[in-house]
Amino acid sequence: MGADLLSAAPLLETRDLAKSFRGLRALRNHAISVREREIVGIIGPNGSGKSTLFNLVTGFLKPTAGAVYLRGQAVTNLPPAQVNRLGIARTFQGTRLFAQLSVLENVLAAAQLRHPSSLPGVLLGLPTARAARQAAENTARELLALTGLEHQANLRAASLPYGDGRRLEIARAMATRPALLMLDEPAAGLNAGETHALAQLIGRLRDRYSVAVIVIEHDMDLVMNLCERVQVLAQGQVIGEGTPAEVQASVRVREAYLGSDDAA
Ligand SMILES: Nc1ncnc2c1ncn2[C@@H]1O[C@H](COP(=O)(O)OP(=O)(O)OP(=O)(O)O)[C@@H](O)[C@H]1O
Repeated sequence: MGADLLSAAPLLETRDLAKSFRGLRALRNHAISVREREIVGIIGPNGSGKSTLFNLVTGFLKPTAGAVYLRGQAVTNLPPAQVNRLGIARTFQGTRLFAQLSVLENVLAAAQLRHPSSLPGVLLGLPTARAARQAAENTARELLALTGLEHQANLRAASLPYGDGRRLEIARAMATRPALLMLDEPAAGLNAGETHALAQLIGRLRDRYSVAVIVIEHDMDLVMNLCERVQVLAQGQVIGEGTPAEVQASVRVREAYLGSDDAA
């Protein structure tokens, strides 16, 4: 019975989640339920609480109230590394790569979190350590191929063009083999062609790894083409949720967001 209840639980759920910064209510009464393999968009004007929501779910911020559940298990207040180990990976608005490491090493470092090998094992050349290292490298190389970065594997991350760096961030997040990938404005700074390719990449990752994706995005074409469901925030509150078509048709959403300059 307990196991049935757990397996019926959504992949991610927030309940009554809230965060205030010295009296400023950045997020309140937040609730969302995301299924396995679902691609969900979070949209809203600047300052509406989108990044705060990501920081709360991934452990970078502690909520003022409310709870976050992953497959029915409370992950509220856990540190980011533990949330990641339990299956949630994220990217940030700006790139946060290891600039001096190679492209492959960036992804490998993340993959090794998933396939850890003890230092004594590595130093002694134990077979288990070699197997873990090999598994991590296989994961890393597969992700570089999927993200179209295999030919840049040995370049320093710092030398990558901007768009490639953004894809490397995604490869690195995926290397921890999450059940949920959270992308914070992945199309920011990309041109139309790169944005189109990004949407295809996110779809491929979902198909290949059965990962669910939550994406914060201002690029409406990306949101409308990619997302199966969209939640709209304004001033820290959910003001709409539905299919992209439903959200686009909502008068309340249009007034709060789509008609504003932010949607341009
Ligand atoms: N660490 C912080 N300390 C104080 N205030 C903060 C902090 N982080 C966010 N805020 C405030 O909380 C509100 C929500 O910010 P948040 O970054 O979540 O919005 P957003 O929807 O992600 O905006 P954007 O689209 O500009 O990234 C804003 O008023 C912001 O100034």
